[in-house]
Amino acid sequence: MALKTIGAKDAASLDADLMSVGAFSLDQLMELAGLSVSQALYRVHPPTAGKRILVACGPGNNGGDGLVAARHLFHYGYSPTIFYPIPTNKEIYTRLATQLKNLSIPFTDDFSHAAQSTDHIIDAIFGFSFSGEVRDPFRSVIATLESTKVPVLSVDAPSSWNIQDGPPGNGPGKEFMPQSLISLTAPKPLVKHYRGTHFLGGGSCRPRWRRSIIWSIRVILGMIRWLM
Ligand SMILES: NC(=O)C1=CN([C@@H]2O[C@H](COP(=O)(O)OP(=O)(O)OC[C@H]3O[C@@H](n4cnc5c(N)ncnc54)[C@H](O)[C@@H]3O)[C@@H](O)[C@H]2O)[C@H](O)CC1
Repeated sequence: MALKTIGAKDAASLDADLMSVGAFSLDQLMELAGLSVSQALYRVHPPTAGKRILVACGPGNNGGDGLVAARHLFHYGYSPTIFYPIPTNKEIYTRLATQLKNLSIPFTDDFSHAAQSTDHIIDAIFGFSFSGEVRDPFRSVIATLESTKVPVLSVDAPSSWNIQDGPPGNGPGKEFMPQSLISLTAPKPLVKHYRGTHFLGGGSCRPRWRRSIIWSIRVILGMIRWLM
């Protein structure tokens, strides 16, 4: 079945609509996104499969989703570790990081070392605003994601993939295929190159999403925007 997708520009506009017309705050959207990520992780990797979860967080909202997910995972009984090499100096991120530190959740600076002693990795490095070639300090991180035998759940996009065209033709990420992917709001065009377990928002890509009030609001707002 062909999935309907939205590109980076429309995804950003839809989020902007949600925060203006829809009256949602960024905190709320990020909380819902991060909660969905934690639920997807639980589905593919219940705590009985190993509790050590390494959460790689980038400098944007995708990284924020990872920080939220880590907090939920901690409360489900997992032992998350955070890799967050470029902490963003905006209040929303500093609050999320403080919440994790208050739970004594460890932060690491050495991703490749941490990746050797974890049971699952969450890739919350780049989402729909990623473009161009991966820049440092993330090149070696993507190379580790590409070569690790540890299963990876990517948030919204496998980091390093072009949002429209999928895996890069060369450089870090060209062989990266995470075991699971959770699309937020709607799948991005890159999903046509994805082979693995695919979730959508608060559930997997099954008709269950039709029951989601949040999804309905997003679709209606998106349709209004496209019609105008
Ligand atoms: N509606 C929802 O469900 C929500 C989803 N959210 C998530 O937000 C991201 C999009 O967030 P945004 O801040 O726009 O961008 P990113 O996190 O994708 O990344 C921006 C960040 O990355 C840097 N960057 C871009 N390209 C490169 C590169 N080639 N090399 C290195 N660094 C790069 C850029 O400079 C920025 O710092 C979406 O995908 C969802 O995951 C929100 O939580 C809201 C609700």
